[in-house]
Amino acid sequence: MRPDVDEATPIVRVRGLVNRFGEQVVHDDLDLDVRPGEILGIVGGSGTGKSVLMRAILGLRKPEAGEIEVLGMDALSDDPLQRRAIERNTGVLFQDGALFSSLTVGENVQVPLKEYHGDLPDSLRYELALLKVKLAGLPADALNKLPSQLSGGMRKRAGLARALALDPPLLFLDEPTAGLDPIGAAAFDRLIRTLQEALGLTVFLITHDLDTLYAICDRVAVLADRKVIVCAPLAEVERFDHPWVQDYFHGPRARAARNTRESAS
Ligand SMILES: Nc1ncnc2c1ncn2[C@@H]1O[C@H](COP(=O)(O)OP(=O)(O)OP(=O)(O)O)[C@@H](O)[C@H]1O
Repeated sequence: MRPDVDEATPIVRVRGLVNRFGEQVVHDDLDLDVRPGEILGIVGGSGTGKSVLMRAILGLRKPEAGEIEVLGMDALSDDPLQRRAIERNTGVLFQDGALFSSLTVGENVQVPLKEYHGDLPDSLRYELALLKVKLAGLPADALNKLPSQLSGGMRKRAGLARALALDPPLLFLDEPTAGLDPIGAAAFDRLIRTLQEALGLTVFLITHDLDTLYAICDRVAVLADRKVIVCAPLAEVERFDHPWVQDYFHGPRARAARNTRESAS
């Protein structure tokens, strides 16, 4: 059962987050809200802690301090039922797809279905896996292929199909277009937007890809100086007075991404 979340409640709420590795402080008193139904882009220089933030929200890393709520539940709770409820309601696409290499795409997509719906007949699980594979824009015959038999873009789509296996309301994507050619990346962006609209998803999207930010993000959170320094629609973020923001959003690549968006609209 999905937990109740009203429109006013953030889907993810992070307060006072501290993450440290030995002497290195990655996050210090970081706050962030992810709102229902938005695609929130997370950007920041290399090593600013985007992946560590995602791992903390997913409960894969215990922060040194702070509060994290996901879908109204305490993400830092040790209660296994709470952990399972969060896991059941979140889909994750890791940077490398994180597929099991010895399983076919169909078997990979069925892994979460087996874990959470072990009582389903095999034929229904197969049908569900097929549906998700098609939803992710893969041909039906991809179902029986091993990840090594797919292109990088197809592997991302297979990872997405698995992330969507349980119809989660919340999707985490870690650099989904990294390593894709520009046409493949634009197609993947469109797929994310289409799925987000059709399924009413909330999306937490880590990216370095300016085209992705301009094409599909409703708001953008910038990580710098161990915090989220600004979290707002792009037009507002572009005006934010911080050296990294100014370099990133006013360089030639940003201009090109803006022009692409303007010519598309
Ligand atoms: N398990 C770990 N042990 C020690 N240090 C770590 C660990 N995981 C991450 N770090 C450090 O935390 C910092 C933030 O890492 P993180 O991977 O979140 O950065 P990022 O913003 O996602 O970077 P990139 O854009 O390059 O992927 C880095 O300096 C990294 O070396």
